[in-house]
Amino acid sequence: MAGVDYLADERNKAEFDVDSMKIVWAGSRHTFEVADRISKLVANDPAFRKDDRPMLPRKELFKNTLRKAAYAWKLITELRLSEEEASKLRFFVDEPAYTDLHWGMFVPALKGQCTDEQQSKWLPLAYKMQIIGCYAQTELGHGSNVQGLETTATFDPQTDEFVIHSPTLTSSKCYHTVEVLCTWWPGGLGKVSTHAVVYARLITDGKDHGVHGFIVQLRSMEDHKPLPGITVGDIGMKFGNGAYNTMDNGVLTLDHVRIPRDQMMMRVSQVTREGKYKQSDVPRQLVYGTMVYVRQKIVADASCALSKAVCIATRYSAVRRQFGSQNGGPETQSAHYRKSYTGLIQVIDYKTQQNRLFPLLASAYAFRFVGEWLKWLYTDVTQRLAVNDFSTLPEAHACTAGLKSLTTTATADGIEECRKLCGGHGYLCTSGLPELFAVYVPACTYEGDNIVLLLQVARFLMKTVSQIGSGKQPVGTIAYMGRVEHLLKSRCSVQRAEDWLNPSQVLEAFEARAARMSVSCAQNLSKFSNPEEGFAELSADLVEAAVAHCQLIVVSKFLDKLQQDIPGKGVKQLLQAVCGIYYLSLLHKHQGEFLATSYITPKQAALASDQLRALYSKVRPNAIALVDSFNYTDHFLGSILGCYDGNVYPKLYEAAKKDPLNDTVVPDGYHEYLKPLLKQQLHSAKL
Ligand SMILES: CCCCCCCCCCCCCCCCCCCCCCC/C=C/C(=O)SCCNC(=O)CCNC(=O)[C@H](O)C(C)(C)COP(=O)(O)OP(=O)(O)OC[C@H]1O[C@@H](n2cnc3c(N)ncnc32)[C@H](O)[C@@H]1OP(=O)(O)O
Ligand SMILES: Cc1cc2nc3c(=O)[nH]c(=O)nc-3n(C[C@H](O)[C@H](O)[C@H](O)COP(=O)(O)OP(=O)(O)OC[C@H]3O[C@@H](n4cnc5c(N)ncnc54)[C@H](O)[C@@H]3O)c2cc1C
Repeated sequence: MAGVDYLADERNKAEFDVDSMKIVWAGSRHTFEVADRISKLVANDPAFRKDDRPMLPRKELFKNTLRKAAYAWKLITELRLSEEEASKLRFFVDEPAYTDLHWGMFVPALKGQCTDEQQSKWLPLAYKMQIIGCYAQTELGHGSNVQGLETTATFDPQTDEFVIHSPTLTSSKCYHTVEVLCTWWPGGLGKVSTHAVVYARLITDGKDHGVHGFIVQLRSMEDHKPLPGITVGDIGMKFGNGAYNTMDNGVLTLDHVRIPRDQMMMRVSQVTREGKYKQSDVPRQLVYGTMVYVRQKIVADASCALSKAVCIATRYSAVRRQFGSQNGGPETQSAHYRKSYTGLIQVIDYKTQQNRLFPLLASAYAFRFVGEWLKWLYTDVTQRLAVNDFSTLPEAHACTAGLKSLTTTATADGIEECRKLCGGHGYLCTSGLPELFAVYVPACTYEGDNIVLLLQVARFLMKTVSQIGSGKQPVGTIAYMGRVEHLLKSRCSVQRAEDWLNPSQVLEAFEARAARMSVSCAQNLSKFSNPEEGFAELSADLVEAAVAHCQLIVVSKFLDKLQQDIPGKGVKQLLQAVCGIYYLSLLHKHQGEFLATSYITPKQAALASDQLRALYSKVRPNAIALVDSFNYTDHFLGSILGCYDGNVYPKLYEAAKKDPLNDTVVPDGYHEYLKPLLKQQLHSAKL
């Protein structure tokens, strides 16, 4: 049966040009070509095999990751891959490793927070991987509350050094009941990193200046042993088999570790030889700059993880058949399936399946486009910062924090929904979905807990509302607040289901809902004499207002994308339908908020649902082509259920045969534990 494409009929139904859609998904023809080439390079190289991951014991799993990373680095240098190609290589290798933290956080922290002089010393070493770094911020007792970190960096003017120290119960600064308040979680710290960017409270002359970043060498460059005063190790197994256990998340205690003064990262503030603390003209918040960078990356990554799950669930939903008549099937079925599954219904044709699957497919596209936009926003703010224009930093922080929260929550939930959409087989490791979920779900926590980040967005929104009428015109993603009077009064004008396809109508609906929710929170807040108390009391409502604002951003960026010239037969039309599914499914899910704020009527909500169903029918024949447009190799998908040719069942059978438990017909342990048991039963039965 080799070579048969069981999804060929599905592919033939497509009403748009898949090759053009692949370019839209990739972002440009160039990006598509790079991704296509590198994905094949990885897929065809047995060194990057990953199907054994869920079965490997931790030590072997980790060593394997070290091997892959070293091999990847060899390829990168030998093939002289560009930065873009190297990061695609990392993406398609699809395995979390210490290199993520080195390139994704350590290097960006050096770039963003070091002076030019410091960069010229550290960056060349980091670029050549002659040192390997991690980002050591979170402590056992403090993650979200960065200002609460307790590790100290005390300047010693005698030696021109900082003394870095993790507090213990004996420390007067320790407010906790655990014995050691160490650094806890940093990826790459446990077993690999030679250096870390450590965040600690800066103390000069007895004065606490708050949290600052320091470059600390952890391990000897000779034998990799921890340096004096440093205790370091792995924090232990994490959720899932394989999954994030390829990463050595670490624990670190620093016992009066001395570093030279020039290893404080001094772009934002400096300590002079005399021990004087000085602040540059740049805002203090730049100390948090690395997090803004990574949050932006995480948003781009969400569409990748969600699209992977959706590709698996969509292909499998077209392969899987349940119920239906036994007397003849639709003409569109392939010869193979006509023979073996005559008349059975593909589960993708169940409206309930479409109602769960298609909004996720639409979200994958929506997150792709908002990720592209966020990258642009990040580049823009970086260019402004370089010329000391800090005006857009608060918006960049709110957008990266809010969209990180929105997209990772939806993606983690979406992956789990895809597992359920695949029925029982989705629970098998060979479906790829359990590992994908286990690797992905901590994204809801790392780089800022998703609720904590939404509260940051809410603060930004409340600040914006409080400034309405002050003459300060809101701009960018918050510009709609400048039309708040209109948005509070206006009413939806939809009369027929098709009116919900009108972009300006849709935009106004999402703007009105977001503005009304924010204004309502602000009004309730104003009833409290203590604003912080009010903020805490109303935080659940504030989080909902923040979500409404973030959903508006995603919808508006998708609509903006559709304003562009999009070449390729039928591509734009399909994307319009996909976009419609995205916003109408949100409208349906959050109907209560749209109705409660009185922008829409129950009749208009019902018309939105009618239009949503019509769009499901439009997308259904294109579903397989829409997931083919992601251009994922079978290696990258790592899923039998999602394989390109749809030949699921023989592959499942073959994979089961290869499970180590099936190495022997009679299991190990039979003689020790089963035979005596069975014998005993036989004996007692005889009695
Ligand atoms: C085997 C394969 C091998 C392949 C090999 C190939 C090799 C080469 C390949 C190269 C490819 C590279 C690939 C790179 C991949 C990159 C991927 C990245 C990987 C990501 C992994 C992530 C791991 C996780 C890391 C972490 O989790 S790090 C720790 C993160 N911690 C947090 O996020 C903590 C959350 N808390 C906070 O952010 C803050 O404390 C807070 C926002 C909650 C603060 O709240 P608070 O109100 O207390 O604030 P402050 O008083 O401190 O400040 C108030 C004002 O400051 C503003 N503010 C806050 N934050 C920011 C900010 N970030 N920016 C700007 N402004 C900010 C507030 O808004 C306040 O402003 P106001 O005063 O005007 O109101
Ligand atoms: C896989 C993984 C990798 C990581 N890698 C790194 C790394 O490389 N470097 C690093 O420094 N750190 C790393 N971290 C740590 C990570 O950044 C923190 O775990 C994260 O910031 C959340 O902080 P926390 O653990 O203190 O959660 P907590 O803040 O303790 O959250 C617990 C609960 O309290 C709630 N909560 C907390 N504060 C508030 C509030 N103000 N209002 C309302 N609710 C609140 C949260 O919503 C959550 O439900 C990693 C974590 C994980 C899971």
